[in-house]
Amino acid sequence: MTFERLEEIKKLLNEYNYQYYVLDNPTVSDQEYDRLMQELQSIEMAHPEWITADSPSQRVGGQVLDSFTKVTHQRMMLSLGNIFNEDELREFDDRIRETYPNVEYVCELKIDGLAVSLVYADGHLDYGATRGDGTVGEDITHNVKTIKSIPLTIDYDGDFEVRGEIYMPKKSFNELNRQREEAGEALFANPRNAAAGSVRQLDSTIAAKRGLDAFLYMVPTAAEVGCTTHKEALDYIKKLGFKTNPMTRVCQNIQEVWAFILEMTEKRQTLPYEIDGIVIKVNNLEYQERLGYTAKVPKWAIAYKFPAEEVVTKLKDIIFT
Ligand SMILES: NC(=O)c1c(N)nc(OC2CCCC2)nc1O[C@@H]1CCC[C@@H]1O
Repeated sequence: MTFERLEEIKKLLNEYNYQYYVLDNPTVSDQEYDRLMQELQSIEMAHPEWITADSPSQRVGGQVLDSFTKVTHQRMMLSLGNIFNEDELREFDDRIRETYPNVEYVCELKIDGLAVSLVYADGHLDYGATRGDGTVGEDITHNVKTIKSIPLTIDYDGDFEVRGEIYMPKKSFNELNRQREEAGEALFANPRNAAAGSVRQLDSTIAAKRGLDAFLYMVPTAAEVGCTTHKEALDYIKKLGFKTNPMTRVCQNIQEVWAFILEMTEKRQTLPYEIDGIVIKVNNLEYQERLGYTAKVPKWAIAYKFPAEEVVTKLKDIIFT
């Protein structure tokens, strides 16, 4: 009876997590969620041998490491070349269209967070790692598990890697700095620094309280799982239960890309998270493969960066770590 009840509660809580944190569409009250979590934790307290790595109770942290171990990425985690205006955007398009006259693009918001690689083995989260220098990153699995929109299990046998950006929503950032100001601690300068500082905590209980989130935007083995375009890869991971950004748009030509850039420049301040540009990617995966890379950046993707904002600093905003 109790073991079955434990399995039933885990299924319920993982489903509620998915609805609340991935779909942003909760179907139960916080009270009902908390009641179930309490029941789960009391059963696990009575039967610690029944605790599994994918139990929702693992989301609250509690693991304290004494140092970070290193992880070597199976495929390099690339960065992006930057462009800053419409002319440079046209040059990017001209260069690609020489080879692929019918190229279409996928435009994504450039989330201002830190890149993460999530590796699953037989449907369970095996580890999460920072980008590091692109080849070797830090194992931050204990903190990744506290990000409730990141699934601890997926319906996929074998090895599977997905990459994205961990970020701190503006609401979490403002609340964190309010608490730090009250405690007389140094403030974080921006959500990106706060997110980086949070995932670098050795004590995952701290990360669990930072209100971190993540958008996933890259499947290194997309072609191997039958996708022919980047958009299909994004739809594929969404079906697996990953959180992808809803503003992503397929553009048939560079005029549509520029229209998207202008539209997002307008909407930027209204978003619940910070972005520092727009990432434009060739949609066709075969074209990506053929266009290849330079030293560390793809030739098939570019980041349009917004002009630096008028930085109006109040005294307190410049007191930061
Ligand atoms: N920050 C982002 O929102 C973002 C994105 N939407 N898409 C990519 O695509 C990767 C895939 C190949 C090269 C870059 N990268 C992003 O951020 C990169 C990761 C590392 C440096 C940039 O922040």
